[in-house]
Amino acid sequence: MFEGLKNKLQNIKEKFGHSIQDAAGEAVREEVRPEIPAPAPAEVGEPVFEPEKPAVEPLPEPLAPAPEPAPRAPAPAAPEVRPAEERKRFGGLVSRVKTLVLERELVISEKDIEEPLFELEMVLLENDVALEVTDAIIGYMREDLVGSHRKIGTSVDEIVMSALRGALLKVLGEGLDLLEYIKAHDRPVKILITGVNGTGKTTSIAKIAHYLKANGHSVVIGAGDTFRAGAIDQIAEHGRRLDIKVIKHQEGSDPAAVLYDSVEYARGHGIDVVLADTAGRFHNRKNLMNQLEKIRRVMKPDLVVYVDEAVAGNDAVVRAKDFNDLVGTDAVMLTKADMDSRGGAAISIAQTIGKPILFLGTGQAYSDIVPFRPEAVVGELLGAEE
Ligand SMILES: Nc1nc2c(ncn2[C@@H]2O[C@H](COP(=O)(O)OP(=O)(O)OP(=O)(O)O)[C@@H](O)[C@H]2O)c(=O)[nH]1
Repeated sequence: MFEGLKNKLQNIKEKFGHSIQDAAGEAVREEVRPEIPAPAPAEVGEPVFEPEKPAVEPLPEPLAPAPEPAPRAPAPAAPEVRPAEERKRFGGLVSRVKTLVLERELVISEKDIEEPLFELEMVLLENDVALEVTDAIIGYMREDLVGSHRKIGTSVDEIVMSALRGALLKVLGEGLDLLEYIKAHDRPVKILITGVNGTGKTTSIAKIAHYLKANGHSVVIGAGDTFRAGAIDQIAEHGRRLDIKVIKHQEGSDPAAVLYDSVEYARGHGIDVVLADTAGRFHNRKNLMNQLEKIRRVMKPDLVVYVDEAVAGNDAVVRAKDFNDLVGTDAVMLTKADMDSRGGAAISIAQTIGKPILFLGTGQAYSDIVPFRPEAVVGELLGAEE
């Protein structure tokens, strides 16, 4: 996931390091010291980016074949490989053979990092990071690096890593933990799922249902996409496979009525969460808006989640912004992150629309869903070890 951008950021890190080293001149010395902790596993049972595939858990036949993965950007020069014994010596800590450490106080000037800043800007734009988000990241980098006093003994890598990490975290925001959200709200928690047809909305509803069930919550799904032929059967099949109740009416019926019934069912049966599917009819904005307005009035959702695909890059960002301006949204789920080598949409959405990313879809199995944790994403992008 995001391999192209990851590789580019590795190069950029080195370039910033060289520029700072040049600025410091003779005033850096090499030092051997244990440095960066090995990547900590995410919460128990909750893989960060490469979830285990379940042994048998195929999805129903997809209606449309998933698009081919985007071609990967050429890999940069291979990073230095460190022998495994060396890691062992530091008991789980990764050591640097040499760390460049400042020997006198250093103040980095704008000119010192002009070049890598420009390269970073280009890399972000090439990888579909939105212009305003790119500007923000460059601004944060400049703010952090230029002018402040760097103490004796500070490692050059730490200066660079901390600036990049800080800048990325600022644009990614805080994220939204759905399990915490559910804990803090009255049951049933009603989640309305919207999105463009074909981006993986139906599959994502099934994945969220599976995720909630695996975390001890009862779920009912409302088959509110009564517009697209086959949508009700598709979601009903997911429900059957996951052993989750699906409330459905006839094709063409009023989605607000189906979703009202879904909420009533949840109330009557003590169900924790209602996941409400809706038709993704972006081609007819007025209709979409009217329909969603009515659904909102009738079922009063706690969360409106907009689903789009990470592989759409900047288009996904524009659509999410459009949708948010038009009907309002509380969070975003980005599907097909497993096929996205650029990561631009994932980096840009939170800052652009001011709403957090809730989940990333990372494959076609039910368990291919990852709660979006900004720290983990930044760790992945910057590499947990040098
Ligand atoms: N690789 C990958 N494929 C996904 C992911 N999420 C969904 N898909 C695939 O994307 C295709 C479309 O998914 P659907 O769930 O049918 O999409 P939809 O938005 O409901 O589309 P409509 O049913 O046409 O409204 C299917 O082949 C899914 O298996 C993901 O995270 N990664």
